[in-house]
Amino acid sequence: MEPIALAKAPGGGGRNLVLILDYGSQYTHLITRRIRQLSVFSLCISGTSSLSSIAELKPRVVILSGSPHSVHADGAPSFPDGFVRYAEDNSVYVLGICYGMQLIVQNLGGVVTVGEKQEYGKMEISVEEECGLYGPEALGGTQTVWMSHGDEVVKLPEGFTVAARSLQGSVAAIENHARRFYGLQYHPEVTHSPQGVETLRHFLFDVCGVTADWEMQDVLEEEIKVTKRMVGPDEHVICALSGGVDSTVAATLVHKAIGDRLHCIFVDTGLLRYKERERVMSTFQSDLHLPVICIDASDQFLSKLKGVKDPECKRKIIGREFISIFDDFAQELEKKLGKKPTFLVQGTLYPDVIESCPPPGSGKTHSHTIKSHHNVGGLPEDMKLKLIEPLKCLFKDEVRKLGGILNVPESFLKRHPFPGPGLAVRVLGDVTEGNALEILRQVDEIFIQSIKEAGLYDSIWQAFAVFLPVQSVGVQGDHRTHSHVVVLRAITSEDGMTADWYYFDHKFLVDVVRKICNNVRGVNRVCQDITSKPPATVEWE
Ligand SMILES: Nc1ncnc2c1ncn2[C@@H]1O[C@H](COP(=O)(O)OP(=O)(O)OP(=O)(O)O)[C@@H](O)[C@H]1O
Ligand SMILES: O=c1[nH]c(=O)c2[nH+]cn([C@@H]3O[C@H](COP(=O)(O)O)[C@@H](O)[C@H]3O)c2[nH]1
Ligand SMILES: NC(=O)CC[C@H](N)C(=O)O
Ligand SMILES: [Mg+2]
Repeated sequence: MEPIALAKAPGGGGRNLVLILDYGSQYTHLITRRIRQLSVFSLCISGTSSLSSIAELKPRVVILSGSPHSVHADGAPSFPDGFVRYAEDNSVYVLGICYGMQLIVQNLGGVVTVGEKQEYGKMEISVEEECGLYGPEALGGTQTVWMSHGDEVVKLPEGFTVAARSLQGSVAAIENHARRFYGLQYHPEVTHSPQGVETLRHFLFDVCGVTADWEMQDVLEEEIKVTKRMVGPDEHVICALSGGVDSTVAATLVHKAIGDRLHCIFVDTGLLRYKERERVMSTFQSDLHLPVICIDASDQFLSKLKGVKDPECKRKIIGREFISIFDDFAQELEKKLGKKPTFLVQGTLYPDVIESCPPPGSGKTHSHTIKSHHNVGGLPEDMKLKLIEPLKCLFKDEVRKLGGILNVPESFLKRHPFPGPGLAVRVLGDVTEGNALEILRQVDEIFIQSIKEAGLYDSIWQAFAVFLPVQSVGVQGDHRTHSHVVVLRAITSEDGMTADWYYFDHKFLVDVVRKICNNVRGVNRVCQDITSKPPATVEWE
């Protein structure tokens, strides 16, 4: 992770930054989200970051996350040497969550052992009559929390007191006000801890004295300033526009900063959906008023993909072709402007950054080792264009809010995500075989239009169809058919990192399957994908 680049983030550094040190818990990014929802700027970096990179960010509060590791195991990750001294010398407040609390206890002279019983799931805790970690309304009461641990604290370090216990008697929360160290054995960040957000709110505002000053308007102003500073007064910038939320918001923001020195390019890869090129270009012109050039590169993409079946090979080919088109575009512009563009705008989001930098030994895999997302990590090392990524610190819902402030039309902001490799990751195997792409376009269009007509589009995070390179036997109009199988996939999600499948009612499914089989030649069987992520991913390749 890049603490230095992120320190320049809007609101980054100083009085109100809450810095999360990530030890690999599956919930770490939720802590960041909950704190941002309280209008406080929060960043997450690797739990094993150096002391200097932590200090450079000047956090007011440091939260140590949970972890799949045990503090007893060899090589278990921990904060850097000198961290406790640094925190005390600089009046930094430290909150350990689960593993983070166990780290505090072990490092400050207490004892953590392997518990006789593990505690997983919902538990009741009782809050002490007097303690600082909880607000007045919680004192002396009980609350339901979400536990997920096997180790337990059996002896507190000197100067610490118990702030809450589980009903079985184990330590659920600790504090040492004088030294500004606190710990929660449970996870306040998950919705199964109903008072968790209130506990975080009380801790941040009433205990640590943080103020709620992180607003999207400030992010916008800061990012415009940063972009102006980065791009010299006569330099030109390219932006690859897909018609999706991220690149549209990024382009609108950069256009506000540098005006018509921004040159947008939309690539028809031949892998787009039904009438997508016409629809995207006409909404760009009518609603966005951004200068956009459309390049038809469908032959180039499809000829390179001919005969290629392996999903990773397909993705790599597509990533390479995109960059070669951007390079050609830069050269074309040089002829016209007498100056080569020096920057490329990308709509990279914060989850891309988080997923690209897992803490060592966390067991998390780099997202592009699962699949190579064409815009992250897939960029050539010798790339000449410098990157501008104004959304690098934001989650998708935050980008949608920012787009709202920039008056980006709802039609863009509410669009479901569509991956850069397009239908190539939805036609399994060779995309050029038969008329797979055409069949998929028709099925996808019927599915999406039916979702829109049923008023379900905004409740679904992403929906699409998949073409399988298998044929099954059917009977249509008394004829035997041997035709293709297609799959419908619709998911709910917060940020695409995890997902659940969407439950359609019976009538919707009956209607949509009938429409597909009656209207799309070459399809006689429709399935629905009801797998969550994990274990599946959203796209099929
Ligand atoms: N057809 C395309 N033409 C030009 N650039 C593209 C195209 N498809 C993708 N890109 C580039 O790749 C980046 C990543 O694509 P991605 O799909 O993650 O983001 P998006 O399209 O902006 O938003 P969304 O996730 O909502 O679809 C885009 O921000 C854009 O810069
Ligand atoms: O621009 C993109 N380039 C890609 O290569 C890519 N692969 C997946 N996706 C989108 O990312 C989200 C998560 O998808 P997966 O669970 O399939 O990884 C989903 O929203 C996917 O549509 C991509 N977007
Ligand atoms: N969720 C956690 O942080 C768990 C910490 C540690 N692995 C335990 O089982 O106690
Ligand atoms: Mg997209």
